[in-house]
Amino acid sequence: MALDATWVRDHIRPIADYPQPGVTFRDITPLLGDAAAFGRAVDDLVTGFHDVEVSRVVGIESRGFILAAPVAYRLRAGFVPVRKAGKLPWAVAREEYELEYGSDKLEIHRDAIHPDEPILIVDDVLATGGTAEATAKLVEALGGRVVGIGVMIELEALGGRAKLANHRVESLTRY
Ligand SMILES: O=P(O)(O)OC[C@H]1O[C@H](OP(=O)(O)OP(=O)(O)O)[C@H](O)[C@@H]1O
Ligand SMILES: Nc1ncnc2[nH]cnc12
Repeated sequence: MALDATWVRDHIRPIADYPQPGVTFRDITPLLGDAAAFGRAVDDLVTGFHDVEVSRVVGIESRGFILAAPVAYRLRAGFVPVRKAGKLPWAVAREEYELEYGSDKLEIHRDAIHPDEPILIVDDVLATGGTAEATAKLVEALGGRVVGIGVMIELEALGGRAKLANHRVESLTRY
């Protein structure tokens, strides 16, 4: 965990009590709408994994897609969507997981990853780690090797990193 892109905070809007009381939502839309900041965030995520070979980048629906696709393009890697249950049309593997504000199910196409492929998982926020952990399990269920998990924002108090202790996690900034 070597990245220290604290500049990201200037573009994140904290929203109290959203989507439920007690949660401070970290709104990334100001960053996404700023051409320089969006590009720099993608570049910094790529830099965080400059030393690993990546065959495909897995993005997590929906905010994860926004970052994972340009990271995949920059790495000249493939892009694989992990989606909420019921959205993928082909045969899927499925994982259920807990969120900071609820629970959900994630799915991946069974033929999206080949055995032993090096896979980078990208999302916008790491909170409890449930989403990233479920995604890593899906990748591994298909035989892929998770070489890293890259996020823009890590909410340290929610302990996601501990849940992902067997994985390399890089975050651009931490709250
Ligand atoms: O570490 P965790 O506690 O699992 O939380 C992090 C996840 O929560 C958010 O997704 P959300 O499920 O709200 O979906 P969205 O991207 O469609 O808004 C965020 O984009 C991460 O994927
Ligand atoms: N507090 C939060 N802000 C933005 N996205 C989140 N995903 C999970 N928790 C979140």
